[in-house]
Amino acid sequence: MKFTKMHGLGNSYIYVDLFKETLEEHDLPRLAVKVSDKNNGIGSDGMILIGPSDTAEISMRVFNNDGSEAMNCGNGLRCVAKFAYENGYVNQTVFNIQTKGGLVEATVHPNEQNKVPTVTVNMGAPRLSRSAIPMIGSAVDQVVNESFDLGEQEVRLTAVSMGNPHAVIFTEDIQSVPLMQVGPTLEKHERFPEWVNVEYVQIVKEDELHFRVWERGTGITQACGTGACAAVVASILNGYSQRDNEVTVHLLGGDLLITWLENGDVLMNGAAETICEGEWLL
Ligand SMILES: N[C@@H](CCC[C@H](N)C(=O)O)C(=O)O
Repeated sequence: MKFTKMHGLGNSYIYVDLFKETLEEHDLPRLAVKVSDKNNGIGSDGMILIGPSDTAEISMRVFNNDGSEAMNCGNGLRCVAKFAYENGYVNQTVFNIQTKGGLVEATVHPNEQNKVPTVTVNMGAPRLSRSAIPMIGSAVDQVVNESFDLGEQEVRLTAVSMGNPHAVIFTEDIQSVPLMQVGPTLEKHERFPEWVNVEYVQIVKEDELHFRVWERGTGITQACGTGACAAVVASILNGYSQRDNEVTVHLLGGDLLITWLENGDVLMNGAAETICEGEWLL
């Protein structure tokens, strides 16, 4: 199986081109686990399949490195857009990508003045109702700065779905957050029936945030595109940032530029890079 390893700010996936490769559906979770293994495989945060689509120019499916399938992946979308553009699967710079979570519009900004090319993705509108996350709890519909009892400690979280679920916790000091403890506990907490991605966010100023993530199905990663979008939406819901203003999110692997537009859509701009190509012995 030929593969391309790509990353968005260090959030790396093994990309398989289904225009050329044929894989068995029942094998996909197991294959994602195997290729992602850093000791016995290629090493990545998961596997992404790029293929044809009935409703868009191209489609993508995302598997976390535990084999679970995700509805969406922001960093993956930018890499898929770059791959589709550079491999001639699209002949324009603006096109649609079909994901399990719906259609998104991607705009490729080809290499200008030897800079790393970037991609802008319109991630659509966040879903904010408790049932859309989904999260079990009180009758209050939106989960904004809500107290959450974790047994030994209490956290306050804001829940946002960007097609996939996110729990955002604000902190005064991003360097000292207990991500290794709170991440896995919240991820699989019984009040999140589909599990949840967990983000800590520190506000620097209204248009600048620091961000750390524990990804559902993967653990700590260098970056999470949907998580950065959820962080900015949560920041606006909590009154720290403003609609229509571009916010720079500093992730471990680099920066993303996120805007929650007045029309409801969330725009994400950032880099997409190819690491290597190779052949996996099935
Ligand atoms: N890294 C991604 C998100 C990947 C899926 C996530 N772990 C989930 O299960 O929802 C991103 O860049 O958005």
